[in-house]
Amino acid sequence: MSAPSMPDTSDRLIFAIPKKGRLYEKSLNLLENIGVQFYRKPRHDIALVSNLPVAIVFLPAADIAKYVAEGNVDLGITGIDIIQESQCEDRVQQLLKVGFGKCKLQVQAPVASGVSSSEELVGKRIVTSFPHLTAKHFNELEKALGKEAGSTRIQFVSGSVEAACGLGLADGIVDLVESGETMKAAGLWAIDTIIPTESILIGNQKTRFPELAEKLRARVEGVITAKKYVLCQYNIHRDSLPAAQKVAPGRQSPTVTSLEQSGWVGVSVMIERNEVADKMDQLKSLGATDILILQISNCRV
Ligand SMILES: Nc1ncnc2c1ncn2[C@@H]1O[C@H](COP(=O)(O)OP(=O)(O)OP(=O)(O)O)[C@@H](O)[C@H]1O
Ligand SMILES: O=P(O)(O)OC[C@H]1O[C@H](OP(=O)(O)OP(=O)(O)O)[C@H](O)[C@@H]1O
Ligand SMILES: [Mg+2]
Repeated sequence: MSAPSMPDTSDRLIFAIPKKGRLYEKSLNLLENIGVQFYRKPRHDIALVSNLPVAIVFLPAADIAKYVAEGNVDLGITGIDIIQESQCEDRVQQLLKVGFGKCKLQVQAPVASGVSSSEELVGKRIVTSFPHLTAKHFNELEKALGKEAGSTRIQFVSGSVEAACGLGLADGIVDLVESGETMKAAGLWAIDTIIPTESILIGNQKTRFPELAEKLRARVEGVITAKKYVLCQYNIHRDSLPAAQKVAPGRQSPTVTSLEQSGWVGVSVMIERNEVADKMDQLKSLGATDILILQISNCRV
């Protein structure tokens, strides 16, 4: 019986997505929406895409920036926090925010300690999964406060960071906060924000497949834009068109077609989903009629 071998990825663009955690399902969903089809065998961390020369690799989110910066991984989805923690900002192409993974990297302290600023933790013990960003933050404070403040001791743990104060390992932590529920449940409060973060599509500057990488980037952009915008159609008297265009200028410009009824035009324009109600009110007050909102399931922009 021959030994199982790694699939041959030599002629394929390699696209890394988080193998677990908060970004896993959302990344899979994004791949499905950009028409990337694959079957992942149980326990396998590489899957060959059936309809494109692409291989999907499943990696810990925290390692993806490194693989894209230094390895032969061509595209990846990870957090801005990871890119900065891995010090890869200048070594990966930051292509596109993908619309999920929004949270903040914050300094937290036990509510009961009364500590309410990062400065009060200088010279104390901090536990984190982000030792580089944490050291940078506290080094700056140490410089500002002078030698007598002492040097801050930073220890790495790989998860459940919020437990560190309660278990006597830390005086404060640096961890991600989204809803704040985890922090609250551990008796902590946020006393400082180091960075806001969200998930991003990153690219390898030395990719062997620049055209395919651009095609996939454009597909991702299309899916994100489709989620962000709706298509608004309305009829309006030509005299009111300039005012209506100011209200809804569109991504590039509206598409205007003549109507049978003299002096009237039909307008088709993309507007941001979260502005729909307001824009409809304004168009109506300018005399627009038959204002319709249509969902965009996908697009190329
Ligand atoms: N609560 C959250 N809300 C939004 N985005 C988050 C949250 N926690 C983490 N992230 C984002 O997801 C990235 C990966 O973190 P995540 O915790 O999902 O991975 P993991 O630690 O490998 O998985 P797990 O925690 O399940 O072991 C983070 O670097 C950050 O960008
Ligand atoms: O503000 P919230 O909405 O509660 O989210 C924040 C929590 O999410 C992440 O933890 P995760 O679920 O990844 O577990 P982990 O700590 O084991 O990584 C993060 O490390 C925080 O603990
Ligand atoms: Mg986690």
